[in-house]
Amino acid sequence: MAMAGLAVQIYNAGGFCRVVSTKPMPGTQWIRALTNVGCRVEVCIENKTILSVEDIISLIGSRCDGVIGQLTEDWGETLFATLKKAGGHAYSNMAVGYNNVDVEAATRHGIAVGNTPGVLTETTAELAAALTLSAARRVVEADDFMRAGKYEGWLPSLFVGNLLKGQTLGIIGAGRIGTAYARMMIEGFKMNVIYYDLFQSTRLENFVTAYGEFLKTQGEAPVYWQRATSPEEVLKEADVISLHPILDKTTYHLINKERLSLMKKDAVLVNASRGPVIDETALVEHLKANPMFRAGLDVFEDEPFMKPGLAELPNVVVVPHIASASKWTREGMATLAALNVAGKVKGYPVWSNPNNIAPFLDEHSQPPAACPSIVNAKALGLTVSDGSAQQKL
Ligand SMILES: NC(=O)c1ccc[n+]([C@@H]2O[C@H](COP(=O)([O-])OP(=O)(O)OC[C@H]3O[C@@H](n4cnc5c(N)ncnc54)[C@H](O)[C@@H]3O)[C@@H](O)[C@H]2O)c1
Ligand SMILES: O=C(O)[C@H](O)CO
Repeated sequence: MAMAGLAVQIYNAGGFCRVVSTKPMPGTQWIRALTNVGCRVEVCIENKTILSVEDIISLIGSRCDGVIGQLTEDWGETLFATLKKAGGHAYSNMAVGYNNVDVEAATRHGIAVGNTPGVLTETTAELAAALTLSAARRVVEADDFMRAGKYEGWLPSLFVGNLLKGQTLGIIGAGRIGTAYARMMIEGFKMNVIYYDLFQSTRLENFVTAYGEFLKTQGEAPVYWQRATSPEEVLKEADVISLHPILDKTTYHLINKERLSLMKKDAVLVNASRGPVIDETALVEHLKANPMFRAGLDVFEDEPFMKPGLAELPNVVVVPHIASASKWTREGMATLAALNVAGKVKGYPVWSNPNNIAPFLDEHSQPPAACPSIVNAKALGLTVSDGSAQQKL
């Protein structure tokens, strides 16, 4: 059906309030989360990858209670003013990162901003691990070589890469994903870790200490952790560096020409956070000048584009922002985003622990009567639930 110029699919047409999703999202649990509380759901099915602000204004129309949007959209003053005027009070990104959202503008208009933490932690960490291995062991280069029919037989020096075992892992941004990735690499490859974050990660430190003790009981060399006081310390010491901070003013171009020059010549740099955390032009130059330096990138500074020269370089592995792309995670992200909006529409409190969103994802029981994660809850003075799963939708 065509509404306001853009094609939409409608669920529960007679619902008491109207919620728009700017994209079709995986699974059906998210649609039930909204229709179960009486929402009419309109899903934009227009065949256009990224909707413009004008497109979204037309989707919001003259009456709209809440919107679920995507990280590719520019959620700023214009859209929040439009949503407010249409009677809206809830927006959720279908993503944990919300650097595409002007949260201050939303707060000024009294609109709650939701995100989807937790459900993508392991999936994203696994892709960062895949990029690390691909870059360190030159998997994509070797695959290209095979397919091109260039393989003439085993050679002692064919595609020699880096061994991870016993090397030092560097983490910048040791939050949910950074810690999950570190645990995979430490347990899998017995790497030592040095990390930099604004906050101490006792979870990571305790894990490494306990795992080191376990290794000792097995007669193996223990692993160690170190908390760095600057990103520079991590860059100088680590053999593999993976970036997992949020994108904000403090992390924009955190990896620049000067900091790249501090890294080991044969280091591996992985980014599954946000593209602008790296000055990508500087990275292209660095990769050109240091053929043994390798990178694995899921995100890019000017998505969907790559900086000139990047695509031609053999010492970089590039994938199109797929770190959270597992079926379970994408369906879970959609469900959390829908429950953020459904909960706000119903006037529910905000879940007390966005690091424990599991109760919202069980398809076989009713989710708690709460919004799973609202980033401006405090600024809006929203009530926080006591965390008991007794209250049900
Ligand atoms: N590529 C993908 O598909 C994908 C998937 C999920 C998340 N992400 C990105 O990963 C980010 C992290 O997600 P998360 O769930 O781990 O979030 P999180 O909030 O748990 O972790 C972010 C960490 O970054 C730290 N940090 C903030 N500013 C910093 C700075 N200047 N220097 C060092 N550390 C700093 C924070 O203290 C926090 O520990 C998201 O914001 C998102 O942008 C990308
Ligand atoms: O921030 C996020 O959630 C991701 O980039 C989506 O995969």
